Amino acid sequence: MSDYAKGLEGVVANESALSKVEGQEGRLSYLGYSIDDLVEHTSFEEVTHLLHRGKLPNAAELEAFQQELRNDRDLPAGVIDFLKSAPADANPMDVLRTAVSMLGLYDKRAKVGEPDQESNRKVALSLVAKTPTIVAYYHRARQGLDLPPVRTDLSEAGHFLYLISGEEPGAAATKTLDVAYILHADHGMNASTFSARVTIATLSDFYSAMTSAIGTLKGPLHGGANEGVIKMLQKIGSLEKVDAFVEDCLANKKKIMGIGHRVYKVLDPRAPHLQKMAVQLTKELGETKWIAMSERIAELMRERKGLNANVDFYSATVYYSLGIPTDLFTPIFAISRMAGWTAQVLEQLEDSRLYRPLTKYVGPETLSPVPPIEER
Ligand SMILES: CC(=O)SCCNC(=O)CCNC(=O)[C@H](O)C(C)(C)COP(=O)(O)OP(=O)(O)OC[C@H]1O[C@@H](n2cnc3c(N)ncnc32)[C@H](O)[C@@H]1OP(=O)(O)O
Ligand SMILES: O=C([O-])CC(=O)C(=O)O
Repeated sequence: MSDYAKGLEGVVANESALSKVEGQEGRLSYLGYSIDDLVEHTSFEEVTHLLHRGKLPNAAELEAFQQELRNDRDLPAGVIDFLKSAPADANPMDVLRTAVSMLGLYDKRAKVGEPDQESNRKVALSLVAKTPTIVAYYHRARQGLDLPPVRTDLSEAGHFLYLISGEEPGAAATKTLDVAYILHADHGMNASTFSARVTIATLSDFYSAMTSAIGTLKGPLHGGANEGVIKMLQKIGSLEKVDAFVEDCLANKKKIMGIGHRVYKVLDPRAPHLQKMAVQLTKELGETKWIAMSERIAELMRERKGLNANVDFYSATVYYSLGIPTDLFTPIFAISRMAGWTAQVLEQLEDSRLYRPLTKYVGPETLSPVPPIEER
């Protein structure tokens, strides 16, 4: 036991009205609405409105909000040139991080110093609108495909699926992605949101904050775990090999991707929604082995370590079943979390204070004279 909060575990660093993460109960709500209710009765656009404007929209507000988002999907020519010239074997999260940073170069509203919240609100929405275009355009460009003009007649989820495939998606696939977007939209002071808040609290600009967040989400202990899950399932290969794989990981202290959580001590409340969709989709695909393997891993981890599945565990199988390439799983997480990051940054700026925790110094206590270079 250390005498400080390693990894800031348990430290409360700010106030937020956006999402309530109840770790012992396994509950998650956004501004007083349970995610269980939101996935049943709202769209990602409604949830984004909720996070950005503090209320669920009525029909007229939703129409105006959706239109605003849809009209802001285009990218500056300089960013498109970058997406076309980026290496075809780049990590799409690196491309996304760089492109979002580049967006700041082309946006005169990107200012450091005293915040202009009215302008920031527009920047926030623009980031939600443009992030899917970046991911999809890069995915097409790296395959040598054309970049179709953005459309304004499709929902956020539907438009992303349209851009990556070039075909209008079915209603079921659009609904599945929409639900995944809602479930990933916000999550308290997770590592990437923390990064975004730390960056903006120096009164840096919005694009810098989002660049920090994307770089943080990429890691396999955070958003990158969804890609790790499918790679792990493919590596294991079959249900019969799961037990030996898990035993080996436990014996060698290797992490099982998609399992465990800093805050949830019971099942992550997003997991059952994703699990249900994964079961259905893999059945339709005739590839039920992925879900059977996942269930066995989850069972063993519960029994052996008392650890449960997190949001990344089943989202991987959902995206795989939608035919989405593995290296776009984390960028899809970023697309939906952009709603939460931007809302959190707007909220931070309402009553901001610099984040500056302390370090417990463990270096030499006595000072040594600096020796001349030839004597070191
Ligand atoms: C969207 C999200 O970010 S959700 C999280 C996504 N990340 C993952 O799925 C990666 C796998 N999981 C993990 O690495 C961790 O559970 C984290 C990073 C999510 C949480 O980490 P922490 O709260 O720091 O817990 P920590 O890593 O200290 O683990 C505590 C104990 O549980 C074990 N443990 C935690 N997660 C796992 C896991 N996935 N597989 C095996 N053992 C695990 C640790 O080895 C440790 O065991 P010990 O006490 O016997 O040494
Ligand atoms: O809250 C966390 O630490 C990680 C997480 O589940 C998320 O960001 O969705």
